[in-house]
Amino acid sequence: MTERGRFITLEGGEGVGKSTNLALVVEHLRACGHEVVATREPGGTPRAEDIRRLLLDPVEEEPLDPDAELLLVFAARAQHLARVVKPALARGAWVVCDRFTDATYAYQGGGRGIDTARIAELEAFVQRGLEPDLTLLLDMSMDAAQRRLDSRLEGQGEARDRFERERGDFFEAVRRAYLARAEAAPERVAVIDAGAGLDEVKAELLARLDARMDAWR
Ligand SMILES: Nc1ncnc2c1ncn2[C@@H]1O[C@H](COP(=O)(O)OP(=O)(O)O)[C@@H](O)[C@H]1O
Ligand SMILES: Cc1cn([C@H]2C[C@H](O)[C@@H](COP(=O)(O)OP(=O)(O)O)O2)c(=O)[nH]c1=O
Repeated sequence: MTERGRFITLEGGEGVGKSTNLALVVEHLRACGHEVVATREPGGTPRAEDIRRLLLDPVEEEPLDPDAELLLVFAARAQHLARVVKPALARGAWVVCDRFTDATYAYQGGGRGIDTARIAELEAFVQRGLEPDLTLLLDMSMDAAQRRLDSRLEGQGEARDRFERERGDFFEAVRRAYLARAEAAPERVAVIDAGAGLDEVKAELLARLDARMDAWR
């Protein structure tokens, strides 16, 4: 029987460098000889990407109800797990995902104030025990992350999505919720100081990844 692949997630607030570092993790795992599937949430399949658009589109005439937002996040996740993540893990591929359920605890739990027990119920229903083998949490002060994000958005002439329009206290709550998740599961979540320069962040990320890969051997 093929050995199940590993499931690695990258987490953190807006502008902490997830996309930049995801590429590095993927490259490293491929160099180690693994088949790697790089994906993201919300999204990762055509239909789940449709749901992502519903979540990110700032339609001002009709605010999205927080419960509807939570259910859409998990609807996209169910589709992504069924079509991409589970088949990949079953054939022995490693899956590297830009955000997963820790983001739901952080954004819908911390940011929107939804009771974590309700999130946990949906998590159990949709994931049936599947959780990441390793989560790399990029953590930095929200002010500094906001500055990085501003320069990226300006550079690319991009408009802010529905989450990027939130205020500072929302992002502080997101950060606290992420750190609480890491504290509750230190064996799964590695917290990385994302406020350092890119070379330092990369070195720490790879060191944490290699340490975990050694432990899996
Ligand atoms: N450690 C770092 N130091 C300085 N700038 C960084 C660092 N990591 C990423 N950046 C820059 O910050 C911006 C946001 O990074 P990005 O990877 O798009 O973040 P995210 O995917 O978390 O929103 C990009 O312009 C990127 O080049
Ligand atoms: C996976 C997930 C993402 N989100 C939000 C966080 C992000 O603002 C948004 C899109 O994710 P992403 O594209 O990763 O954000 P960015 O690259 O701008 O940092 O979706 C949730 O609110 N809940 C979730 O469960």
